[in-house]
Amino acid sequence: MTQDIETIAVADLFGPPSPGRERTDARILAAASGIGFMAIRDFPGDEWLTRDKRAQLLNIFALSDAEKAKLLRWNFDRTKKNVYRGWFPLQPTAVSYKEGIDMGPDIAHAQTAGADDTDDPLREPTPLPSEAMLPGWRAAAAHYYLAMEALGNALMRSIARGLGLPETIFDADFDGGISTLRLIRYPLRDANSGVDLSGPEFSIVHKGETRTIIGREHADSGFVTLLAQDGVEGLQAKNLAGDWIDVPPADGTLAVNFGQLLERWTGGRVRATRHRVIAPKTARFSIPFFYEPRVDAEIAPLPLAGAAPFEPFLYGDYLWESATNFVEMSGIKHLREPRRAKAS
Ligand SMILES: O=C(O)CCC(=O)C(=O)O
Ligand SMILES: [Fe+2]
Repeated sequence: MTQDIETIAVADLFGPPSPGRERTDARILAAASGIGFMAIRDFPGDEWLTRDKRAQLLNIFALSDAEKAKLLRWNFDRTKKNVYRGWFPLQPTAVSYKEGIDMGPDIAHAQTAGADDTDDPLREPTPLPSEAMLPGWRAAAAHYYLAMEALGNALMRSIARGLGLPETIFDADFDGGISTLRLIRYPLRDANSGVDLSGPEFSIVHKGETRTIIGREHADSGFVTLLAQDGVEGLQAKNLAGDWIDVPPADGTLAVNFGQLLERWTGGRVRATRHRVIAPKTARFSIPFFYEPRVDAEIAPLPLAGAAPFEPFLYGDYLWESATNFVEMSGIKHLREPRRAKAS
C-alpha cells in the first residue's frame, strides 16, 4: 500500500482505452485504497491551477463586509431565505477559523433539475455578487465548476474500471448532480481575540513547533473532493499508520481525496481519509470542489465482492444528515425532512 502522497498525471483518463489509461486507473485505485489522497495533474481545466487564475475566483474575498453580508445564509442572518448555499462568516470561537461561500450547480447550469421539488434546500440557488461588483467573476466560477465536474466524472469512471465495474455505472447518478464549489479564506488568528487556543482541540505540535488548528479534523462526507490550494501549506492527511503528513500545494496540481459515502459504497476499497488544516504564517486560501450526485440518486449496494449490504437510501437524505453536522451548517438540520422514510 502507498504511504506517500503520489502525483499522478491523468491525461489518459480523457482518451480511449489504452495501456496508459489502465496504468493510470491502477495508480488511482492504489492511492484511493492506500493513503486515500493523491495529487493529480495534466487534465482539461488544469490551466486554472495557477496563482493568477485562482485569483479570479478568490477575488470574492476582496468584497466589502457589507457586500459579503448580502450573501449570508439563514443560520447567520435570519432575514435570508437561503439555508444551504451562500456565505459563512468567521466564527472566532470555533476550531475551524474560516470564511467563505458554498456554491451549487446553478452557477454553471440552467436550473431545471428538480423543478418538481422547489422546497428542497439542497436545490436552492446560490446567492452571488452582482456582475457590477465583480466583473467576470461569475463566468470564471462557472468555467471552473464545469471543468471540475468533468474531472469528477473521469475520476469516478476510473475508479469504476479499477474496481472491475462498468465504467459508466456512476454516470446516471451524477447527471444533474449537486456538486459544491467552495471558496475558503483562513485569515491569521488574532492572538488577542480572547479565545483560549491553548487546549488540545485548538493546537498541536508539528515538527517541534506549536501550531494552531484552523480546519478541524474530519473526513469529507461524499465521494471525490478536488482541492486547489493557493500556494500556502497547512493541509495535513492522516496516513495508515495514524501519522499526520503534509499535503503540500503545488501549482498545476489538485489534491484529491475521497468521502465517507464512497468508502461505504465500495465496501472500504476507497478510503475516506481524515484531514485537517494547521495555521501557516500567512493567510491561506483553498478551493475545494465536492463532486456529488443528484439529490434523488438512490445509493444501493454495488455488485462488489465483500461489500456489506445496506438498505438503499437517497443521496439528498444522507447529505443533509451529514453536512448539517459541520459548524458552518449548524442550526439548520430541522429545515429539511428526509424525502424517503427510513425502513424500520
Ligand atoms: O482548506 C483545505 O485545504 C481543506 C478544506 C477541507 O478539507 C474541506 O473543506 O473539506
Ligand atoms: Fe475536507
